[in-house]
This record gives sequence, structure tokens and C-alpha cells, in this order.
Amino acid sequence: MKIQMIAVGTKMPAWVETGFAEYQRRFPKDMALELIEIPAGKRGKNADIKRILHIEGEKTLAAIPKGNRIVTLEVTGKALDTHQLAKNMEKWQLDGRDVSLLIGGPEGLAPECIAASEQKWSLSNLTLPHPLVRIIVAESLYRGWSLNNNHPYHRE
Ligand SMILES: C[S@@+](CC[C@H](N)C(=O)[O-])C[C@H]1O[C@@H](n2cnc3c(N)ncnc32)[C@H](O)[C@@H]1O
Repeated sequence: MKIQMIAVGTKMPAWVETGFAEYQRRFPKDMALELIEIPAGKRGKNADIKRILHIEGEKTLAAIPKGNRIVTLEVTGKALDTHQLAKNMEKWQLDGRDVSLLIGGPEGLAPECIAASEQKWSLSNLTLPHPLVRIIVAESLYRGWSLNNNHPYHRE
């Protein structure tokens, strides 16, 4: 199973690139974590945010291979502890589809991405900055993998 993270935003600060890469490199070949960045629309003074979100949403959906399971990262989604996430990952693997995890930009995900979502995953009740979300998701998935594979990274 491949896990594809599709995130709005490019040219992240070095600490984000480094933090994400630190976890990405740990994934085994049979559960590779791929990152696809969607350029964020220009948000000038009189920007039409609805239109920008729509364009970002279309680009995000276009990056998803047909048949992938779509999971959106949303503050109002369902919170999962590490064991629940690990169980989820087992289920994802059993059904054989690759997974696309969608992370929105400054105003969140486009309505079309939310409508396409099969599962809404919340990391916390706090609204987190989207660059940080990439790192937290990568670490949480790695921890879930560790738990499912009796790897010593995860300790109770
Ligand atoms: C800065 S937030 C967007 C805030 C926007 N006002 C909203 O309500 O979606 C950017 C993205 O990070 C992700 N995100 C932020 N906090 C999150 C959380 N606690 N749980 C899950 N995803 C989160 C979501 O994908 C969100 O679209």
C-alpha cells in the first residue's frame, strides 16, 4: 500500500522539509509515504478566496489516482489514538487500495475535497498550521506502522 499525502503549499521552511523527511525516510518500501505539494493560490488583498479554494481543490483531486481511498485532515474530523490509527492502517492495507491524505491550505480544504472524503481525521481540537500538520501526520503514521510491526519505536 502506498500512502500519498497531498498538501496545499510549496516552498516550506527548512524545518518543515527536514521534519517531514525525517519520518518519510523511515517508512518501509511496502508502505512508502509520498508527498505531493499543490501550489497555494495568491492571496492578495482582494483575492476571491472561494475561487482560490476551488482551484486548489481541483488540483488536489486531479493528483489522486483513480480508486484511492481519500482521507481528509480536518479539525472537526474523528480523533484517533495511536492504537485506533494503527487499526485503521491495518484496515487500509487489507482492502488493498492506496491512500490519499488531503491537507488544506490557510483557509482549509475546498468543499469538493471534503465531499470526496471517505474518512475525516482530526489530530486535535486545535487548528494547527498546515506545515506542522504534514510532520505530525508523518510521525503518527510511522508510529502506527511501528505498533503494527512490533517495532521498538512505539513504546507503551
Ligand atoms: C490552517 S488549517 C486551515 C484552517 C481553516 N480555517 C479550517 O478550518 O480548515 C490548514 C489545514 O491543516 C489541517 N489541519 C489543521 N489543524 C488540524 C487538526 N487539528 N486536525 C486535522 N487537520 C488539521 C487541515 O487539513 C486544514 O485544512
